[in-house]
Amino acid sequence: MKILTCTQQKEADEYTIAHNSILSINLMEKAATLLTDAICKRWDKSHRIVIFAGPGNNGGDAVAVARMLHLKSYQVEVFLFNVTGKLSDDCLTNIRRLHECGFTSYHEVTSQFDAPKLTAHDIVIDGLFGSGLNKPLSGGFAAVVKYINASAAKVVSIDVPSGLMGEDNSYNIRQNIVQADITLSIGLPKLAFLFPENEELVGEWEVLDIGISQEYIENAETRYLITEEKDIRPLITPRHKFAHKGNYGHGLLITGSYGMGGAAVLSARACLRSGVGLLTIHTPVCNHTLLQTCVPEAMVEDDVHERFFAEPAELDNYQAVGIGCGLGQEEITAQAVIEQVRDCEIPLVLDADALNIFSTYRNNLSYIPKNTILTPHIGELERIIGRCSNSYERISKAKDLANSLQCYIVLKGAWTVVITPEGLCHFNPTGNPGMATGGSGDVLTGIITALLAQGYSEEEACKLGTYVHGLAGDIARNKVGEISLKAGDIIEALPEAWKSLTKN
Ligand SMILES: NC(=O)C1=CN([C@@H]2O[C@H](COP(=O)(O)OP(=O)(O)OC[C@H]3O[C@@H](n4cnc5c(N)ncnc54)[C@H](OP(=O)(O)O)[C@@H]3O)[C@@H](O)[C@H]2O)[C@@H](O)CC1
Ligand SMILES: Nc1ncnc2c1ncn2[C@@H]1O[C@H](COP(=O)(O)OP(=O)(O)O)[C@@H](O)[C@H]1O
Ligand SMILES: [K+]
Repeated sequence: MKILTCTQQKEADEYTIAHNSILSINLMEKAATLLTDAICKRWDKSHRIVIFAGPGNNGGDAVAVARMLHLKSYQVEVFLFNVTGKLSDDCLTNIRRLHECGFTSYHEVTSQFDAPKLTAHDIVIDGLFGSGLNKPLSGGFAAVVKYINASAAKVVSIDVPSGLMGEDNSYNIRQNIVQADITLSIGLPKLAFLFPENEELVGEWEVLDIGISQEYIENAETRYLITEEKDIRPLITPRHKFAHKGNYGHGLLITGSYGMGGAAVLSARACLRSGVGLLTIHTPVCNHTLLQTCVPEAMVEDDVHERFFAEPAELDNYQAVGIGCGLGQEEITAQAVIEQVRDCEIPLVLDADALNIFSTYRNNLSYIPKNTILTPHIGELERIIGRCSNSYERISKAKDLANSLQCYIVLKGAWTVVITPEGLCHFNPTGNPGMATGGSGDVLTGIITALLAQGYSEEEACKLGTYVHGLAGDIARNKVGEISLKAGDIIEALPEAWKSLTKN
């Protein structure tokens, strides 16, 4: 699913009106009908609905919703802010329609706003500003936002929380943005919804499909996409009847150190559950027995060192290598990692300590071969690119890094984003907060390494790997709940995740 900018969303509305023989006012009526349904589904008529409408089409939506709720016998009150004396045509039409159905609780605010007292039982509909916001809110509008945020009422924002820009909020004023409990987004989701710092502004969100022109969406250029199951399923190659293990690659995981043998176990088990033909684990001597016992399907190659990775492995016999889980950052390990990476000519995944080592030895970043997959969480990424003050800045800098190294970056978290060397950002929708627990990332490295070994391209391995990892996490959550979920549960759920993605 594409994510469009607010400017494109406006163009999409105009294109739909021009090419799909629908009048602008009727598109708004469609939006208002869906908004009303979503509100009625959640709240019954015992709640007073207080609607704040702005001067543009976001306000037009809100006034249309007021009429529909009124006709359903909800108790509705409308405050329309008309401080410049300039209302959009569709907003004016909806004000007229509201009056025509005998509605009387309508207040037009031109200068002085006598704010109603809001209670916890009231529902506020925020239709002040949507995708037409062109600068941060200030003055009277900022005061209205602060008053809404200070109230105990539940807040439903139409399209976007008023004051929030759809993409970049680096220069926005946070206190002057509505804090919604629910955002009902019209058409497509906005990029800003996927950023952790906006969670308390956007609340729970839902997209309402008003029938925006598919033709426009298909042709619209965007760097931001949300991966869907329908994008993932066709990527999976079915196994042939006469297949043998040699067809599915030999993967190598360079993982584990003294005290972190568990990372090796987790990544190896996940790798084996994701279809790799053969797996070898290169690990310090101290982990030999652990791995032979816990992961009997894998071969174990001992490093020369008792406790740490110290000498690069020979890569001739492998189709992919994953380096970094639980390696530690001893000096001897750092040198071995850098040498291993520099000389690597097969598909490569770098995770955890391998990334930390490159952030310490930054001059060696250029040794990372083209097309390598880097799988940092925010902390690991910022050790490389520097501290960022918001997600938009972080993603922009990560795109620059992916471009300069010609690598793939899998920036992990809720809405893990796969960034390609060309700067496309694929957001992954699966996964849940139960996965915020030690070892979850090791599982992902194992999965991606398995996919690379099987011959999936880097982009496919990143998208498919993050999707199935999150899906397994969601299946595990259904079984054990978010609080009890541990990394091993994600591995145990991998068979069901893979099965669900391959069944007809
Ligand atoms: N038929 C359709 O097209 C459909 C549209 N839809 C709905 O329309 C919404 C977009 O409507 P929109 O384009 O009219 O923009 P909107 O967000 O209402 O704001 C524009 C107004 O705000 C003003 N303004 C801006 N920034 C400001 C600021 N900081 N402080 C103060 N004022 C500020 C700006 O004034 P200006 O700066 O232009 O003088 C202008 O008056 C979209 O989110 C969706 O809800 C859906 O119903 C689907 C069908
Ligand atoms: N709130 C969340 N929602 C979805 N996925 C999450 C969430 N928190 C963590 N995850 C996933 O769990 C994994 C955690 O990885 P990481 O932080 O590297 O853990 P570790 O280093 O302990 O293995 C990532 O794949 C991340 O996307
Ligand atoms: K709004």
